[in-house]
Amino acid sequence: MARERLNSSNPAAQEVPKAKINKQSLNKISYLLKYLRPYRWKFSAGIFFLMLTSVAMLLIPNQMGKLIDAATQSLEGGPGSVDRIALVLLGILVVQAILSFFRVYWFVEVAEKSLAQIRKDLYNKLIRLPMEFFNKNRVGELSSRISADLSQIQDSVTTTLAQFLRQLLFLVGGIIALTFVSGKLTLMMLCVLPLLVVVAIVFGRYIRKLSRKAQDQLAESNVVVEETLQGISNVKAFTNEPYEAKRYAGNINRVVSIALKNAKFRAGFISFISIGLLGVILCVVWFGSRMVYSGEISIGDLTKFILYSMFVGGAMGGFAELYTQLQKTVGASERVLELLQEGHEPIEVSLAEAETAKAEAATAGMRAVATPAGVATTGTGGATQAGPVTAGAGGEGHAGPATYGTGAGNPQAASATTPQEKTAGHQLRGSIIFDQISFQYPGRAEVPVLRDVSFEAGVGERIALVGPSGAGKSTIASLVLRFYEPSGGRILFDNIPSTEFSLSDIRSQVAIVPQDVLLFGGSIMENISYGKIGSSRKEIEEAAHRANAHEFIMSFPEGYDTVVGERGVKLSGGQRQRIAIARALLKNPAILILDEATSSLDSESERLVQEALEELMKNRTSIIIAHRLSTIREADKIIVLDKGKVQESGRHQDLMLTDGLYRYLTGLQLEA
Ligand SMILES: Nc1ncnc2c1ncn2[C@@H]1O[C@H](COP(=O)(O)OP(=O)(O)OP(=O)(O)O)[C@@H](O)[C@H]1O
Repeated sequence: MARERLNSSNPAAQEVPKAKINKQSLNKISYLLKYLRPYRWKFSAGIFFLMLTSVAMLLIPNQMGKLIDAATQSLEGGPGSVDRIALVLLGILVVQAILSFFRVYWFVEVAEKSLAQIRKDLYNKLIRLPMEFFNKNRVGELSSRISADLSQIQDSVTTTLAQFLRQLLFLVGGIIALTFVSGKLTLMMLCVLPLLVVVAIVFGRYIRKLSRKAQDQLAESNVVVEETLQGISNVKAFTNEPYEAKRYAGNINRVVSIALKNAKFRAGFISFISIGLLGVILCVVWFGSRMVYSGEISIGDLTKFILYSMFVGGAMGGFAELYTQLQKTVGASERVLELLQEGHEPIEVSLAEAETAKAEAATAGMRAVATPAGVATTGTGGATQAGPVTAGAGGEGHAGPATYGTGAGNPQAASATTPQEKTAGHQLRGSIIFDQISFQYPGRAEVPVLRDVSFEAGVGERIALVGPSGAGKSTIASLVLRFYEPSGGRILFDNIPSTEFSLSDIRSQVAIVPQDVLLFGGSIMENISYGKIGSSRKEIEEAAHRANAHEFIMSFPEGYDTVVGERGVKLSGGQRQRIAIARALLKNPAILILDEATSSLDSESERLVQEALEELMKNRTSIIIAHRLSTIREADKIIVLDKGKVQESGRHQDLMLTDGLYRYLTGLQLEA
């Protein structure tokens, strides 16, 4: 059945899997109904209007029958009664149209607003999920899954539910009306029609399955085209054109054979429909005509009967598709709920909130008091659900399930609040101690990544981490940022165990300049101010100056307002690095993590980046993940890692004196 799309949902990019509808699943999704609560009156009014319009529709065949009877039997009223009935019919149509307008508008309004809130909550949840979640789930898949699931839910609120109720009314009302017209005819029709509808549904499903198979096969053949064209040089170099041509032909032949099988069933289906369903109607008309002939019913009654039969038949046929849609909606809702209930990191739900808190604290002469773990985001009924991270809009007085995800399953969220309250407002000086840290990623618990790693970084020191690929350098950076908690040992900031700080308090004082700088699709100005949301143009320009970025930014016609990323100017690696450095300068962190880019820049660009980095590292503790050992000769301490263990540590000169891994790696790089 072609389903109308009334809302802003995208055509589901992905087929939404079905789920069983049972008490348990319905119980679960009733949670989502909370999102409808603020609009319950409009929604109820919509349902009421839907019922009224359905009843109005059911009245139409009755009036049509009356109209025909009035015309054929020249009732007492003469032509006047015909006009009167026609007027009533017109009245029904007008009322029906007005009610439908409000019904459709309200349903769409309720769906758009409640779905907007689900989207905001889901997004707020997603950005606060622990890193482990993103290791387990592919981001691309996740976002298309969510968009398909939300579209499915939105369609259900606007369309499926309405159709389901309307069909139900048509079925019940239609059968009652049929019985009133003629019990005998109704009985005859009901003996055959349901059977035919069931056969048609089963037939239809089988055909759909075959079409899907043909589509899959076609998609497979497209993969062959894609693969070969992308790797065309390989195909040519191996003179494998005949092989590829044969592979493609095989695929296409399979598509044709499935499509032909499908065509056989489709043709059979169409014959069945014309013989079966139209046959029933024909029989009813024939039998009915005989009843008219014998005076048992009037022509008007027969017309009514045929029209009501169409209502009933249509409703029966539609239920199967509607049921499938409801199953999909249940599945979609379950998945959305699962996400909403995932345990998350105890970070403020909206930046607006966090910023206000910080500003208030700053004016009070102290740093923002960190929200106690697990409390900031939970609230009791939406007080903290200020909407999107960027604005705090929403403002619908949403009473949605702000109580979700109290951090269950997330050890960070469950930790005690008192020590964090004590450290709240602590301005880090920047000393870091790794005390016998061992760690394995939660997703690969059997593989130790760090073993007994201990080192110290004094305030303002430069610590370089070196070692072969996979040694655990980036993992150490992740632990400093508390993306994960160590499985053994302690990390101390300013001699205070890391767990005594809130996540936001640590992360707001640590900056990272990554290898691959990700710029958002906004302006350069916005990209730099990401380091400190709300900073002034002057601050941003100053940071850009210090990061050696001002000059190249001003070389663009639109200067700081130049849009970067896919739809804007494409920046070089060195330019991106300098933007990231400006961002970090603006943040002014106590601790800096520098993941040195592996790909080398040209010497001028390298000089500019290096200068900017020197500026950035001034007066703060820096942890440098070094790939090119020549850049870290001046480091206060070099930690040499191998297979998750500290092999040696010291200054460059000392390490070069011993015949260890560092000297070996340096030698290798010099040779290269
Ligand atoms: N998210 C993850 N889940 C599971 N294992 C991981 C994850 N990230 C890294 N690892 C593993 O942890 C080990 C250390 O990785 P890490 O990225 O810290 O190494 P590295 O020294 O930074 O390497 P490189 O110089 O290549 O970046 C590797 O064996 C890696 O496969």
